[in-house]
Amino acid sequence: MKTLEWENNKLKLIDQTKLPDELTYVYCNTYQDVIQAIKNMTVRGAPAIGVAAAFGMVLADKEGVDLEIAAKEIKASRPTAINLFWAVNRVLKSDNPLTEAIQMYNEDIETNLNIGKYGSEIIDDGDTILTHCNAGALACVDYGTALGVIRSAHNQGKKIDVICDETRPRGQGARLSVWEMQEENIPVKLIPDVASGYLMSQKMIDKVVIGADRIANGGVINKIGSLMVALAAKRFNVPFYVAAPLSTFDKEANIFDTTIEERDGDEVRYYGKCRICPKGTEVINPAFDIIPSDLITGIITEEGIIKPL
Ligand SMILES: CSC[C@H]1O[C@H](OP(=O)(O)O)[C@H](O)[C@@H]1O
Repeated sequence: MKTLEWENNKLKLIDQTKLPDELTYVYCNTYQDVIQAIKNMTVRGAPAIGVAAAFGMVLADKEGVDLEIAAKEIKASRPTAINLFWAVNRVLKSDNPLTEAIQMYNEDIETNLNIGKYGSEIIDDGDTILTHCNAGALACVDYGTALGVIRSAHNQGKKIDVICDETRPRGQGARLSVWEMQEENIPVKLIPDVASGYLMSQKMIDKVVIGADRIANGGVINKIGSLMVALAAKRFNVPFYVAAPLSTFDKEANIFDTTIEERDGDEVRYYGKCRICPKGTEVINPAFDIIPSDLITGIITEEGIIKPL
């Protein structure tokens, strides 16, 4: 199951807004279709957004759109995950957008398998692993980063239990990570976001492994709520790992200078179609938070496990 595929000169995406109830696909015929799919989170997850954006540039090229203009519009679709900018710039610099996009597609799978290989070395038989949001195959072309580590450990025969928190407000943990684990018969339980600290206080979590959207000097940006998990892990001495490809690193920048995406307040006002607060309630809805380096045990990359920047 690939999260995205280039098929008959179209970009075919799993519609992640419909999971876990329906496995359906969206076909992007234009680069504007790709921009919409990134904005509305039909496709989401830093590596998946990057490769989708690369194929968006391919569609723009086929439409005869000036690639500098297309690049600017695609980069504006979501401001935080660095893979989006890295991928668009790679296509801009290439001689052949389609060849470059296909190369990134294949690289992502290889990268995730290597992240899984190195990451599984820190997973012990019998571990209970907490993960936040979805850094799985659905956040990438396939296999996943944080869930790739879990897949590799499972495939090596290690007996592991996975705990996914729901990851309000978009529910990537409940809707996507639980689905991925169940699809592969990896033992998984779902908890409310607010329960992770308690489970750690009760020694019910052996390690935390999450993904990342941007890594730079000072720390890591990941889905909102990651900081709370990291603080609880520090307090209860639970090893806290980030799994991410080197394309997520921005070595030139300070992590605290990054734009944190603010999303529509209705994502918080509603749970599905049910409004959970008085009409017109004001909302603050940052989509990511920043985990300072001192809370991170190690960063698992395709070249090995490194210390935070
Ligand atoms: C493997 S990167 C996945 C990363 O992206 C997610 O954000 P979103 O679902 O809003 O795209 C989340 O931060 C994951 O850790």
